[in-house]
Amino acid sequence: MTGETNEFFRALRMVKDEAGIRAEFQDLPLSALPEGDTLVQVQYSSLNYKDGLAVSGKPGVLRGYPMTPGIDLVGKVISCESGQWQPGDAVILTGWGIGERTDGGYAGLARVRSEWLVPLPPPSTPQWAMSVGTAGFTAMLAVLALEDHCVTPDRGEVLVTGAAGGVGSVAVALLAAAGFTVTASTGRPAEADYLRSLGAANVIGREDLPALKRPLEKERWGGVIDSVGGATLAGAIASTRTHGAVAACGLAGGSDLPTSVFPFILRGVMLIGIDSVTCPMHRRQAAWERLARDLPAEQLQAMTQIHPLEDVPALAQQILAGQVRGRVVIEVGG
Ligand SMILES: C=CC(=O)SCCNC(=O)CCNC(=O)[C@H](O)C(C)(C)COP(=O)(O)OP(=O)(O)OC[C@H]1O[C@@H](n2cnc3c(N)ncnc32)[C@H](O)[C@@H]1OP(=O)(O)O
Repeated sequence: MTGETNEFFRALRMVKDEAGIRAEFQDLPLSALPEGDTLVQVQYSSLNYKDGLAVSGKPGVLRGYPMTPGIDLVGKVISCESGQWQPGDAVILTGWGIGERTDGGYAGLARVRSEWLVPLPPPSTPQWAMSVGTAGFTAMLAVLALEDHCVTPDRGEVLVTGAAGGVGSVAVALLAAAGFTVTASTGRPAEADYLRSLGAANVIGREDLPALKRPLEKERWGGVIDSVGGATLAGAIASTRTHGAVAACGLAGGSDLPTSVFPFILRGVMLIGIDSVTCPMHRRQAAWERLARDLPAEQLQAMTQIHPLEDVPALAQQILAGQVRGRVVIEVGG
């Protein structure tokens, strides 16, 4: 790839016209790329719940059309006008609005801003980076947030909701590796053995979570990582132990939060918001380095499946239906 304008690259594009919104595979010229100072040859992307929403044409993720979805990518720098990166550098990009406000990772080429990129931490591989992806990066930020708020293994069980999903699976593996007693809550009882293999000490069904009947439930969790939101998050807050912390990362079950102030003012429970999209650079690099050091490679491999770009439209339906376990790597350029 020389960067000349007569070259074409393959992309999965979301298009909108009078017939509606749909996904199309297209061969695009370099001139179709958005503005940015750095051209990257994309090797892999990944599939997150948010990508499922975007590729299925659901409202709220893509801010314009046509657009290339894919909120994650890893690849090699082809050229960088700012001088921050050299041709051949291996870089990771998650968040910052790619696959939402500007073109994302489901294409052979991406033009992005140099300050969004993180170096691939050695000795990791590009495939490893996308096995982690936004979901795993979000899980790492949630674990760091609990640690920052003094949640330590001696403070008792840590609850992970949506545990068989991407964020949940990585959170279970990271917490177990750090010595926590993890209770994994899932809507898929058939995944109990899988969750135990990642290190969960207990696996409970979604329906077995403490019901939100009163503002304060029996104290149980030293900490919580929640991808579900809604009544699940409210119930988790109400059953968190005094001075415990809850990291809220998602809304797979709802965006409402039917809670009261009692857990906060009577138990000092801390509710921490996790936003991986705009996470500052020093925190990003620290999180990626920690993932490279502490996320057990065997568990990451066990939770990851690899698919070609062509499979993304079908996989998008599956992730929205709660049928995707763990993480999905998407082969873009190999
Ligand atoms: C991937 C993370 C992000 O995108 S972070 C980016 C910034 N944050 C956001 O944009 C928030 C919006 N994103 C989300 O809400 C994400 O969906 C997520 C953070 C909640 C999870 O993303 P992930 O890629 O891990 O999704 P999965 O589909 O792999 O897992 C979801 C998990 O939740 C269960 N679930 C689905 N629907 C419901 C429901 N109605 N009630 C309860 N639980 C639900 C789903 O089945 C998975 O867990 P399981 O163990 O199967 O119960």
